[in-house]
Amino acid sequence: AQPSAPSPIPAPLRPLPWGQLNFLHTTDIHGWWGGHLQEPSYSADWGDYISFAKHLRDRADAEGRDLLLIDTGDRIEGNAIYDSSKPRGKFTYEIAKEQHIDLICSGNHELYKQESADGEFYHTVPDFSPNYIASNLDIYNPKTARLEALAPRFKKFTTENQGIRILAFGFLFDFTGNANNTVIHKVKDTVQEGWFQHAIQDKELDLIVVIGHVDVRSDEYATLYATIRAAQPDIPIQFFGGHRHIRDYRIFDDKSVAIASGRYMETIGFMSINGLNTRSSSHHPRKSQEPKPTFSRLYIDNNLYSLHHHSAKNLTTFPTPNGLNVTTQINSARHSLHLNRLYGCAPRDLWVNRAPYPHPSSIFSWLSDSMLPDTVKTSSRVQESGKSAIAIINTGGIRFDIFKGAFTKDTAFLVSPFTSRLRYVKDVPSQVAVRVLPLLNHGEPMMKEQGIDLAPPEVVARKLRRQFFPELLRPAFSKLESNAQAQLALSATEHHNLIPGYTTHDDAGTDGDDTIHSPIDFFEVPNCIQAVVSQGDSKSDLAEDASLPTHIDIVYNEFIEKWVLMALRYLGESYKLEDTEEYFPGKSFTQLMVEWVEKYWGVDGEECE
Ligand SMILES: Nc1ccn([C@@H]2O[C@H](COP(=O)(O)O)[C@@H](O)[C@H]2O)c(=O)n1
Repeated sequence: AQPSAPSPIPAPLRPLPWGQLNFLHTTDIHGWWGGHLQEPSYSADWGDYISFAKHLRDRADAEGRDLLLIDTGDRIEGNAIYDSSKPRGKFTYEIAKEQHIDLICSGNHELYKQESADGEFYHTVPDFSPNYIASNLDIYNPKTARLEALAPRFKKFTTENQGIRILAFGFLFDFTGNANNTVIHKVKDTVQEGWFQHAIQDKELDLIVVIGHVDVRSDEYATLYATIRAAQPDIPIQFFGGHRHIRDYRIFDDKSVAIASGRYMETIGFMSINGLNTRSSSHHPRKSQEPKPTFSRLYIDNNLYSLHHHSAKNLTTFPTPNGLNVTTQINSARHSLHLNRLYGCAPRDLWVNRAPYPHPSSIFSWLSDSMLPDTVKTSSRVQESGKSAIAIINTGGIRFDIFKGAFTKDTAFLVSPFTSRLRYVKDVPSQVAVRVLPLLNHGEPMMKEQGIDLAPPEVVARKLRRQFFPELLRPAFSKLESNAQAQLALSATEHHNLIPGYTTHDDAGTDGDDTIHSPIDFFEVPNCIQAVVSQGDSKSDLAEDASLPTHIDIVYNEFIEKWVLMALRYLGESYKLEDTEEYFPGKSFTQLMVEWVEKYWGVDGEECE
């Protein structure tokens, strides 16, 4: 773990359900290679994961089992290690490649920008070759400008110990927000392509594995399941998904399941299968599959207490040389980026989903009531031209909570990692302007009726349910380690002494989390929030008849520009890109937020309490 990482807290643990074939799964890492430095439950880093995988691989080899590692994309954007480096990603690829990953694919975040898609082409694909799979993803080769598959469409291989013959695909959901150097083929079209139809007819297979940056409950995975199952009525199919940032497990049928393993290096998904066809030995016929394979899943909290326990190692025997090197590598990257630089002290916790909106503990209330209006008031449009403004931002651009205490460069990029700036359309009729936010939040059906595709799936579909975590700091784990097994006697429903954290309920029940936690509240938040600055006043909520000037500026995060302009068009005001300008020229939203923190929470060289 990183030197400043908090010690994990001992807690009752469920055992790893080892099988013939076993998997470790990460997804939506979003640059959290260093782990969580304010949350003991997720405080292990990528170096620890490298050590952990080595121990599990050794055990699998010793017992004649197989272990495969999977990563299903969105490795970038969401943490200062990636987002504050110049160029972005300077450290990321070098850190990521130290883990041996058997099957890997792209997420949507790798593709928002041309440079990051090229980063996949130049780094991740060759670093993991031949394990990177791009079943529905093409790139304009940056060297030749020709459109080609980013990586092989599929991979067929046989596992080393059990001789299980696997056909693997790697998909991305039907994402449309990519830069124009990549092309994503819709899943429903890809499954009709000759190469896919031919691949799934293969009878020399024991298992089909579909990895993807795809919600396990999406239409895309339903299509893939139905198509493969139609071609192969009996073959076991194992799906690995992601994108929704949740722990989830879906049972398609008695031979096909899907797992999703959370987000931000909080979770290492463990999946195992028994009852698959195997090669008994090279001289004997294949041992045939039992009538039904059995599948098991466990979501591991990524901290050293869990990792030591599941690998049967301790503080001394756990770290491997490569794991330790990577931990050091991450620490030096963090140092060289000055991530501990203090901007101010947050006076209280501010939550993304652990508080409702509006609420004094909601990060979005802080943004709409304080940070946004205070910032907008300093603009030249307000200061020099006396113009009122409605400022709208997408909640999806705010990625993590603020904890009471030090607000550092690290914090700034965890909360707001993106490069987006604020833009604006000037002098919009106020009675139109006040109807934009409701449309962005609730207007999809209306707009669809008009043939206007308002929101990208990932904006509209931001979870119905996510389980969260953080916990209370408790004494160092060495003192409590011996108590942990005694705590196993606690029933999962008894919350006494349990640490708040993931309490997952999926298709297999409520026993999926390795650590037995007490539950944490989760609140849905709207797609977008707003602040209104009018004649010196600010408010986040506006009745249509509020006293506003006849015209007002609409300020918005540039990520939602397309949808703001669509909403205005739907409301009868046709503005084009040429009608928009930067509101704070040259400054990203993240910089504006940092300036606010320095001004209102700054401590002039002092430390936080
Ligand atoms: N430049 C960007 C990119 C993304 N967003 C927000 O993130 C959402 C997608 O994130 P997932 O982790 O769910 O894939 C997207 O819908 C935006 O809300 C952004 O603000 N700026």
